[in-house]
Amino acid sequence: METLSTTLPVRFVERLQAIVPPARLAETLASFDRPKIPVLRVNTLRSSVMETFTELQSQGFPLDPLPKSEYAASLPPEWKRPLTETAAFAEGRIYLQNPSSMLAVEVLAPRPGEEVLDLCAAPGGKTSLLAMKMGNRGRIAAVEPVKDRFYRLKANLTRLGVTVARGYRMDGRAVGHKVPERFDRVLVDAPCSSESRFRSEDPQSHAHWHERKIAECSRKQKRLLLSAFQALKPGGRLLYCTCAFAPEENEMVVDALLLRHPEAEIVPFQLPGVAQQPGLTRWQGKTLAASLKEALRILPDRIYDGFFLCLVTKGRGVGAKAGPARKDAAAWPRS
Ligand SMILES: C[S@@+](CC[C@H](N)C(=O)[O-])C[C@H]1O[C@@H](n2cnc3c(N)ncnc32)[C@H](O)[C@@H]1O
Repeated sequence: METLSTTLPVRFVERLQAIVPPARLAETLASFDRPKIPVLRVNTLRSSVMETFTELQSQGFPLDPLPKSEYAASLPPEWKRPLTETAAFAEGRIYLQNPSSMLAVEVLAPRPGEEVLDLCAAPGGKTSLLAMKMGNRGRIAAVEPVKDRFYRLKANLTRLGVTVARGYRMDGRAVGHKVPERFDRVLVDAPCSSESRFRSEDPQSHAHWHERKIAECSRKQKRLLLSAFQALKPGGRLLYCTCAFAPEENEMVVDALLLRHPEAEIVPFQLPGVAQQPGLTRWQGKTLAASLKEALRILPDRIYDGFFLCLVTKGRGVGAKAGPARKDAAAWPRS
């Protein structure tokens, strides 16, 4: 095992060594030791990218447009002056967001006029980017069960000028059977062990990490993904993502869906310009679906959080076992 300066749990590091390709291990481990470079995106529901970049630059923020992004920019690594104190932030013209999160929405690629389900929505970073990509046209059902997070989600959506989303305070696991086959696009940004957010200098960030916790997350994630898949229209697109490295929270969750629903198919996609590895097809002696190599793991660096992304579709006419919609489905948005 490599010598580490970090305070990360030894077992966590051992697992990483089994997950990340050897050539990327040092960079991955270093990513826990260094603060992330701050990244903002312009919210085009409130202003143009050029206008807001120019305004912030005139206020002394040395923005560096993010390669391959039409709306994001980074600041120098050690930049201290907070963007949260600017008028652009208060007026919802910018949102601070890690670019891996932005890529999740880009991969799901919602279109104006579609019906979209965001199953784990708070604080709303991805909901608001979904709305931005949709030009505030269509419908987004944004689900979040945790009370204070639900109100934070609502406040963020208001600040960011999102008019296309409606919040539902409920458990995502109960959504699928209420509104089977309703949505064109579904995002499951699942609650997870948040392993890519661990920081070596902040022992609190990983104080509760344990393999038991991973198993707990995995059980919940499998039920959330089943619910999400049930809510997906045949031919629709579902993106499952987490900021965990644990295969139990990623490939194994999708594998459980594929086993249960033969009509679920992984859709290949490409993300040029980010360090990445294909999804794993084997973990701790267990062989997983070969198609999981079409999932993608973003490997962390100074800018990007580690992320797992898997795009799924529901085969048409295969007869998903969705069942009839319940009576209380009427409360859900209709197109
Ligand atoms: C990774 S965070 C989502 C971040 C959000 N998508 C964003 O981009 O701003 C996961 C969220 O899932 C919520 N959550 C936890 N249990 C849930 C459940 N049973 N159903 C739906 N959401 C749940 C958590 O409270 C948390 O807000």
